Amino acid sequence: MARVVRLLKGIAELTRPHNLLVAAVTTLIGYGLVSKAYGYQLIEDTFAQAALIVILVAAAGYVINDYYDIETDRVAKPWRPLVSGAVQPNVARILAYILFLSGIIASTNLGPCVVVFVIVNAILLHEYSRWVKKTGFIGNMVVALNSAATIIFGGLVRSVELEVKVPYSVLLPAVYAFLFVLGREVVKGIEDVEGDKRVGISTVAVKCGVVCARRVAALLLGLVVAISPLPAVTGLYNWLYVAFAAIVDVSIAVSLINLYRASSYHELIVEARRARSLLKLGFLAGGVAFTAGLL
Ligand SMILES: CC(C)=CCC/C(C)=C/CC/C(C)=C/CC/C(C)=C/COC[C@H](O)COP(=O)(O)O
Ligand SMILES: CC(C)=CCC/C(C)=C/CC/C(C)=C/CC/C(C)=C/COP(=O)(O)OP(=O)(O)O
Ligand SMILES: [Mg+2]
Repeated sequence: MARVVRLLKGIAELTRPHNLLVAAVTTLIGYGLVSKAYGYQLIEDTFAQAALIVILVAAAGYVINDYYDIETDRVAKPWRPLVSGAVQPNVARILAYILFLSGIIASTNLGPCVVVFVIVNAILLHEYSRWVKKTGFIGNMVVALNSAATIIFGGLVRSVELEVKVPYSVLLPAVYAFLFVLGREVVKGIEDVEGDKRVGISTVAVKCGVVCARRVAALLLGLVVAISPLPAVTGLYNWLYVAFAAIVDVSIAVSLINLYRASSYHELIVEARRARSLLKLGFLAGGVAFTAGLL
């Protein structure tokens, strides 16, 4: 019984449920934007289907990531379920493919455009973990693209349902998501620099050093803060956007201040670990900003 509980706990941990919640919220960004653009109720039944598809594909992406990362995680993250032995690697791999397939099958009644969109993102996610991640910054951009795709996907599903064109306005939050996730991936590269060096992942931190990576992350995240007021002036978003966008800005500002306060290599790696969690909170606040801001 204890082994079964440990296995189920390990499987749940592999899917990173906290990230899945954020991904569902960001799917609503695009879905809600299309609803509002054409004067419909913000959320209707098809949102649950869109969110389910994103959750299945994202969960598959996280599970297959741990499968391919097992050797690097043995060094940097020994608590991960595959390294600790809670879940066997072949079980994880089969689970990932079941999740990918389930996400694709769940989209088949939404038309060819949606199915192709899901398949492309599923392939991108799988190939990221299999080899693209090793390219470093290109891998970071694939993660950022996949993340921003959740917003476009939500808008696509709602547009197909309403038989309308996807408005260009869904690109606005997608750009913010892309920059924010990309900046955080560079910060993660600082945290993982020792393990990445060992296995030959040429992140910004490995290629040009942790101080240079801090500068690149500051540029990307600083840009998100600089452009964060823009959606409020477009008239599309209300004061709730401003309130939650302020939380995003604070999460980025505090992370960058702490990163720049670090006075040694080791301290910078420790601060990057802290920033990784704080910026994840920023993801959630950002997702809420672009959805509650539509109400
Ligand atoms: C100014 C403002 C309001 C900005 C908001 C920007 C925005 C909408 C951010 C949301 C980002 C997003 C699309 C998140 C959903 C999916 C997700 C959790 C992506 C990141 O996952 C990859 C990451 O490597 C996993 O995190 P971890 O497990 O800690 O490595
Ligand atoms: C749009 C559709 C249909 C699906 C999108 C699928 C989603 C929501 C993807 C978002 C999640 C995402 C971008 C995952 C990227 C791959 C990934 C697991 C990144 C984290 O892995 P590492 O780079 O190894 O870092 P850690 O494992 O240390 O967190
Ligand atoms: Mg990993």
